[in-house]
Amino acid sequence: MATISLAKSLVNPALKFVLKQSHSSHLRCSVITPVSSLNIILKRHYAEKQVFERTKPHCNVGTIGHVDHGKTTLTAAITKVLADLNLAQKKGYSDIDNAPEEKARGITINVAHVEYQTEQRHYGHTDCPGHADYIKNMITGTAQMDGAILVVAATDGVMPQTREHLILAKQIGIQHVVVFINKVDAADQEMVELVEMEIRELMTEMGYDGDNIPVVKGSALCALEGKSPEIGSEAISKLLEQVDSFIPTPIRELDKPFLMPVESVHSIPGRGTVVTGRLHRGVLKKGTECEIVGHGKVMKTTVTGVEMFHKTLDEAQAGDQLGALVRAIKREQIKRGMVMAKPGTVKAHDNIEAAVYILSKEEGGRAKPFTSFIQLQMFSMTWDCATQVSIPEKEMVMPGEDATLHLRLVKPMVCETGQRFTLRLGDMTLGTGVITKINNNLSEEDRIKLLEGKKAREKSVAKK
Ligand SMILES: Nc1nc2c(ncn2[C@@H]2O[C@H](COP(=O)(O)OP(=O)(O)OP(=O)(O)O)[C@@H](O)[C@H]2O)c(=O)[nH]1
Ligand SMILES: [Mg+2]
Repeated sequence: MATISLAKSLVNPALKFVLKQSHSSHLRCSVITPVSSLNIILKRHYAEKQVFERTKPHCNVGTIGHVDHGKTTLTAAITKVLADLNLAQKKGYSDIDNAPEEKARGITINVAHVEYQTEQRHYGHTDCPGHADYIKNMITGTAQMDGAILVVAATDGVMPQTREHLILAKQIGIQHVVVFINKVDAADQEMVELVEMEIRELMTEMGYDGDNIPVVKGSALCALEGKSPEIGSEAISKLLEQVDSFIPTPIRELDKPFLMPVESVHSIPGRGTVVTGRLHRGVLKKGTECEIVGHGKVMKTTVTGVEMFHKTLDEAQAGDQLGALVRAIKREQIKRGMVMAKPGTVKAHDNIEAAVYILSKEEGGRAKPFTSFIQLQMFSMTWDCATQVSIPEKEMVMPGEDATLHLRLVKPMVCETGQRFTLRLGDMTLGTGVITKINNNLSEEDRIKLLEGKKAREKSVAKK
């Protein structure tokens, strides 16, 4: 409907152009007109109508980088440059920097979500007001980024938080980073070149392709204030071109091999065993071979039926809550917490590393720090498992801090890098994290030690 009315409102005989509605509901211009005239009319149209039709692929990006290097100014500048092309609503600096608080799993994060479009794609853009919010946001995945824009001020070069954000980006699996060297209005050419070299070196050190990563130089402030277009608006356009081409559109979850964490298992007389859960990714068809993994077991079976709301269907898609009828497996053999997946695509692990944010007391965490050897319960997908924690880099972790943790699970459970989880102690959530590395599974000897330690600790807790 919106497209038809848009087409009608754009038919302007005086300008001799017509917009036709194509079959795919995209708009096509059949007679080319001066871009400026088209812009004026589109501008009028967008000003009148708030209806938005999603016709472009979506991608989530965000600005990262050291404090004061210009992340928020750049975010505002991007919306300004695109607003001039009717591809965004202009956001002022203060609209972005006064981001409302978001409560993700009891963690308060100040994060601004800004929306804009290029000719190619529709974007969700994340900007946080401060360093602590960036760290929390990246770890908890409040706005998971498909790619990031690293902002580095030419006046300062690489600074501690440039490094820290980049390390975390790499750990949590952000594979594509585009660099914007900002504040070139306030630095000389030589300095800008040195900063570029420094960044490329740092990116290589972090495991990115530092030599080929796009680096765009400009001034967000000039773009925002409409000054010096060559380092202002034109640099922003260049940056957006790089973002469009260098950060790939994320693979839709439907294209990935299917995975369903098991929520419950039922035995239906006359039919067999039904496994229920929400299809996490991929497509599940009747007749598909699958593997059920977890709690120390791997079982192969075939899905002989898929049901949703008690109706059968041929194919369930990621996001669907479903029941899957499985062949020749008894109810007792399957447990909540196992994962049903395409054979060979998932494995159970018990020795992992993770980036974790430890909640402060105000966020619902505990007041005390913790040290290595604490035993916590790890919750991920539908499983939970006792895990022993060690802290490789520090003596202890304080509430409100982030840390790299080494986690040893008392039994192997399905884990993948990038998978998110929470850590709990009793009924208190202590922290939340993302798996960054999978190590070789524990040896039998190590596992026995781990279990003995667990028993000893449980005894001493019982005595107290
Ligand atoms: N000269 C110059 N100053 C700039 C430029 N971009 C931003 N600034 C200034 O740098 C300061 C910090 O900019 P912000 O955009 O707030 O930086 P930020 O990275 O969002 O800072 P935090 O959110 O606190 O980490 C402000 O005073 C900006 O006006 C630029 O291109 N040139
Ligand atoms: Mg900011």
